[in-house]
Amino acid sequence: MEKKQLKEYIHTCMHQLYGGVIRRQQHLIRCLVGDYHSSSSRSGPLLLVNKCTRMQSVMSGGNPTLEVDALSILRSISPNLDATKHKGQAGRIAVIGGCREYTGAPYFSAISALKIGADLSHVFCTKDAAPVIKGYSPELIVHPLLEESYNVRDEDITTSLNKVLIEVDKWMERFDCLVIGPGLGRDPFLLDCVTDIMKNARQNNIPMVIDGDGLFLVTNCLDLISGYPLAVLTPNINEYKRLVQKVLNCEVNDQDGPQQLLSLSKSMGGVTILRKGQSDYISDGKEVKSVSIYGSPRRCGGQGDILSGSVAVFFAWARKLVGNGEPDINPAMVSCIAGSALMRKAASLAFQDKKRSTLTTDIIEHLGRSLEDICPVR
Ligand SMILES: NC(=O)C1=CN([C@@H]2O[C@H](COP(=O)(O)OP(=O)(O)OC[C@H]3O[C@@H](n4cnc5c(N)ncnc54)[C@H](OP(=O)(O)O)[C@@H]3O)[C@@H](O)[C@H]2O)[C@@H](O)CC1
Ligand SMILES: Nc1ncnc2c1ncn2[C@@H]1O[C@H](COP(=O)(O)OP(=O)(O)OP(=O)(O)O)[C@@H](O)[C@H]1O
Ligand SMILES: [Mg+2]
Repeated sequence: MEKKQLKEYIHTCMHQLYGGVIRRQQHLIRCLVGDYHSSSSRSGPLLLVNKCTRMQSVMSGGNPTLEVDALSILRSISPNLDATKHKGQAGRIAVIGGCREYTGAPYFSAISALKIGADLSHVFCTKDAAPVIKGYSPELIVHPLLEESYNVRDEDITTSLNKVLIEVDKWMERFDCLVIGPGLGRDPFLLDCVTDIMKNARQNNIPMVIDGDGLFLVTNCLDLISGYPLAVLTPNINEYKRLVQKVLNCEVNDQDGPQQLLSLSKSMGGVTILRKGQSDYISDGKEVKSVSIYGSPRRCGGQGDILSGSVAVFFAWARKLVGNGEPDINPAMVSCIAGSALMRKAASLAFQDKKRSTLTTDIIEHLGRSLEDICPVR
């Protein structure tokens, strides 16, 4: 049996054998916390799932000592669907991004949030990008509120900035999580607007997933997120390199990658960082975990955008668990682990179907089935 088939086979068996038991465990989060800190508190089925995940991790080249039981975590934070809930309770997400050049990235991020189970997904983008993004999908709520410098006269800069902020402010408190940066671009006026939006979000304790050009912004203005526990950064290889150079004043050290990631997160006051790559590494400055399951060899652009939208939804869900009396988990860590696992599973399924022609839209189409395989709706 080939490696990939074996992985799928083990996964299917474990799911069939224990999926129902795990879903019924009301105390799964306590097991999850035990999994972070010790192995002695694992329950029977969870232990077996852990073994399975570790086996997958070893096969996919991850670090088995850091590998976390991502599938159990994903199951533990996914809410039940029932008739008592109303629109909004499964998450209201907003993506701040989309400009003249980039309309795909904010769309990928926002639509992924919906496909996973968020109830509402908004996009705040420039006036030029809005009709294009609306044209991709009637599901998204698109606000053409942002401006780029070429559209703003010098003498109007302050009034235009204030106008943008007043408009965005009206919506801010409604969101469970923001995704800052997919397809944002690097226009100075636009980045000034987003700087103020982020300050406002922080004052209102709104979680933020920062990706793409949002990372360009915060790397040049670390105070925006430093010490904010509700910030998640999702750097790719280039974005990570820039962060390490700026914050740690050195080059990326792959010999001791997890330790360097831990230092980076600690130096930024405990923001959670998801370093994307062959294995994804996640740290909140206290611990480092890895997710290496599934994955695909296809590297088409846009996969990081799916991830940012996914992490935002899981952040909203995990935060609700904390609100319901599970204070021991860090929702930022948990959401990164869940987002990484789901993205990698969807990418592997899409690749099975489409091989070299796999596109980001194909991966998005597999998000629902991936979540259903891991965590079926009751
Ligand atoms: N379909 C879509 O719409 C997609 C859109 N996407 C969106 O693209 C944006 C950039 O993200 P990315 O991942 O290409 O950035 P990354 O790997 O750091 O840079 C690669 C190289 O490019 C350069 N560079 C980048 N931006 C630059 C700029 N404005 N002006 C000048 N140089 C710039 C960069 O240079 P450097 O920063 O090193 O100076 C590096 O050498 C971001 O908004 C993302 O969300 C993606 O999500 C994919 C799908
Ligand atoms: N070599 C790899 N093997 C397997 N999975 C990978 C590999 N590199 C990245 N990934 C996965 O792809 C996802 C996106 O990571 P990537 O580094 O491509 O982000 P990105 O460059 O920001 O993407 P985008 O094109 O959306 O900006 C991550 O979830 C990561 O797990
Ligand atoms: Mg990216």
